[in-house]
Amino acid sequence: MTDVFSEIKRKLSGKRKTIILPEGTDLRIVEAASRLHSEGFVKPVLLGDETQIADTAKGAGIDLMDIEILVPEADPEFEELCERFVDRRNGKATIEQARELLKDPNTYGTMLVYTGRADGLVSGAVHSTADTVRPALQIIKTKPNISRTSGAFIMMRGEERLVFADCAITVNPTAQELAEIAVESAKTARAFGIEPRVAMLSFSTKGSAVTEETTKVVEAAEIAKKLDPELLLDGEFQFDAAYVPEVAKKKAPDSVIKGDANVFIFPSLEAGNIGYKLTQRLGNYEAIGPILQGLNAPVNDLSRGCSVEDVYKLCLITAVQSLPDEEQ
Ligand SMILES: CC(C)(COP(=O)(O)OP(=O)(O)OC[C@H]1O[C@@H](n2cnc3c(N)ncnc32)[C@H](O)[C@@H]1OP(=O)(O)O)[C@@H](O)C(=O)NCCC(=O)NCCS
Ligand SMILES: CC(=O)OP(=O)(O)O
Repeated sequence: MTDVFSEIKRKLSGKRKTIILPEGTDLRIVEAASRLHSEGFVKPVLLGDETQIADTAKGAGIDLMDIEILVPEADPEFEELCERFVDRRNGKATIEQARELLKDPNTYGTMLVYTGRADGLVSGAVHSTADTVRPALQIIKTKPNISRTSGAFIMMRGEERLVFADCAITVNPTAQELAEIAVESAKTARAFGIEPRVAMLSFSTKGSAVTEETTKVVEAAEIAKKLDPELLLDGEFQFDAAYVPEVAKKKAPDSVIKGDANVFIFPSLEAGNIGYKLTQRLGNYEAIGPILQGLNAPVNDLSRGCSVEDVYKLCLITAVQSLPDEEQ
């Protein structure tokens, strides 16, 4: 399989997309920014106090070179950004509230993406998911026809590439929302060179249990098939029936998914978030994400447990998401 990140760099070559890093004083962010800046595929912009960022870099022997650093309140366009925020919130924020809210680097950074001064944003190494994504949900918003954003992980081990979703956003999705998550996750898989075979997960396989929870997943599979009739998708499955061919033969012999699924849609955020962390930490898979799906512009979250490598890779992914569809 072509190395995913070589392919991403090929797509980004000569584009130098601007990615905002609101957590500019965190050492992992500074290290990743320095690597991105040197390579030149992405232009990283750090937010935060200049002296603190310089001290963080110096303490670790990192050369900041001419990486751009922005301080929200010192931005000559701060007031204009506050006015644009008030317009976008359409009655949900006053100018006084905007001036306070935009001091927050995630909100200010998201406004830079919304107003086109930047191409994408990556945060969450320090902030919780809720604090990272709320400005994006309020300002960037979802694409037409997409009711909810969701967070997918690319799980990588050796040559294997899997997609897990939703591991980040919607606590208890409805059947309709689960179906949308499945269709969007299949698109994410394709963007990473994975031909999607989607399994809607549950604690039951093809009616082995019938409860409110399993019925929701069965309904979600039916809706998803209508949303994208070409998609290879089925459910409900337990994980073993979706992933292990020998188990699939016993539990779901008539399914189009023959124990060979590579996109896994979890029935709830509890299952998705626990599932990806188990796979990452016990199964030694690399977990890239959560990649937010369905937004009008790319804003991506990190886990607070992320490494420098995770920050670096998510920035490259964010940059590629900002390319027009035909170049992605
Ligand atoms: C994502 C999350 C923060 C949104 O919750 P919230 O801030 O209470 O959101 P609200 O219901 O107040 O909605 C805020 C705005 O976001 C929008 N929104 C909320 N969830 C959304 C979603 N999944 N997709 C798109 N928009 C969404 C709302 O429509 C609202 O927009 P508006 O203000 O323009 O009307 C919340 O669902 C959450 O905490 N999820 C869990 C995150 C988490 O901890 N994950 C585990 C670690 S990765
Ligand atoms: C994605 C995720 O679980 O984020 P965190 O570990 O920061 O809560």
